[in-house]
Amino acid sequence: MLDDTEISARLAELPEWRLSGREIRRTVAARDFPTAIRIVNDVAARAEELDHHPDIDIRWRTLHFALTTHSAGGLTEADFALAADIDRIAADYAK
Ligand SMILES: C[C@H](O)[C@H](O)[C@H]1CNC2=NC(N)=NC(=O)C2=N1
Repeated sequence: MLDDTEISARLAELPEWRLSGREIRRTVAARDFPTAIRIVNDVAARAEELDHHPDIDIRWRTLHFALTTHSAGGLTEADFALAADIDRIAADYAK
């Protein structure tokens, strides 16, 4: 599990993400509902590759992602790696 200093350093490189308790969270506003679902599908595929899975709340075209490492009871490198991938996927669909 990462300590507070390590978490702050990684969050500084991921400006879309906010710390909330033992999770990091971000919102993605897709252009429409089908695009939101494509983003979810791409994130799901990446999560399977990494064997690390986000909590996802789908509200029409707005997605809320929350990342934590359940087995560690807090944030680990795996959360920040997946966060960076979610940012790349969201950016691809914003073009
Ligand atoms: C067996 C498998 O590796 C574990 O259940 C994985 C799967 N995906 C996971 N995802 C997340 N976010 N936290 C975990 O602890 C976790 N554990």
